[in-house]
Amino acid sequence: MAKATPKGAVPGTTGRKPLMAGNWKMNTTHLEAIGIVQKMAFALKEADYEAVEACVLPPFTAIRSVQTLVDADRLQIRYGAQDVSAHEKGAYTGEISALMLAKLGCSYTLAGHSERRQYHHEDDALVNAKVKAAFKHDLVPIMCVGEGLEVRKAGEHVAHTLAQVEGGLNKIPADQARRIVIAYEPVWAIGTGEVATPQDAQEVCAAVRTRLAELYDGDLADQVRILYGGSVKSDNVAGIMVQPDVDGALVGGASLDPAEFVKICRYRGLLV
Ligand SMILES: O=C[C@H](O)COP(=O)(O)O
Repeated sequence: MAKATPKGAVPGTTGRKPLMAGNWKMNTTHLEAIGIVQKMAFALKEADYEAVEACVLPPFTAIRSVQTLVDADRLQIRYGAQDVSAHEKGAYTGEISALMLAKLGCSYTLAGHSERRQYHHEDDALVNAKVKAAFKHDLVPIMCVGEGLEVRKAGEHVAHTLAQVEGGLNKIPADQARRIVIAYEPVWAIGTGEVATPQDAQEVCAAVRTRLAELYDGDLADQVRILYGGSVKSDNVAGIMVQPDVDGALVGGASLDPAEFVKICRYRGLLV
């Protein structure tokens, strides 16, 4: 059975291409979004795209503009949404379906970000339905999991996070589950400047991978990318990325600064 990636594995040699996903949250007009993507595109070179997958997750209102720019300039920057409806279509005012996102050329969608769980009361069952809706239309869900401060202080962060992983993957078949991205974000480290240590990130990401190996046969657990998120910046990303079970970052605030986000994508140059 697959286990957490052994210590000492060289980053980038696990076969899992690192993913740097910039979650812009409720920031940027569509015009500002174009400006950020243009600056990123100007800075990112072929070698960067070979080393990492760079992805932006703008607000819904900016996705069409990003699509137009990416298509016109044949950019290798990927893009996606910050949320997706669990419903297929119909009388669900304000919701955006997976089909609508797929038709806009989205590659990814977040599901179950902690801010959705906290402010919109999304539970694991709803997150699971969103994951299923995303897969139905060939979007890759980036399923967010992670504990709040109280749970961390009680020492229950691993159990809490694994329960979210299991709930979100309920009845997801292996051929889909092997494509999912899981983002571990300790809620107490989001937007606070409080970063989990690289060891904290590795502990939970390794536990997630081990649980995937228990849930699914074969090499699935070795293939799933597990990201860390929470106050990631260019000055801490390298220490996080060197951890064997961390395959990328879900970046909030720092992704709004294109120069900073490009530096994060180039974390290999920051390794000491
Ligand atoms: O989705 C991103 C996370 O919520 C992290 O946000 P942050 O980098 O601003 O802490």
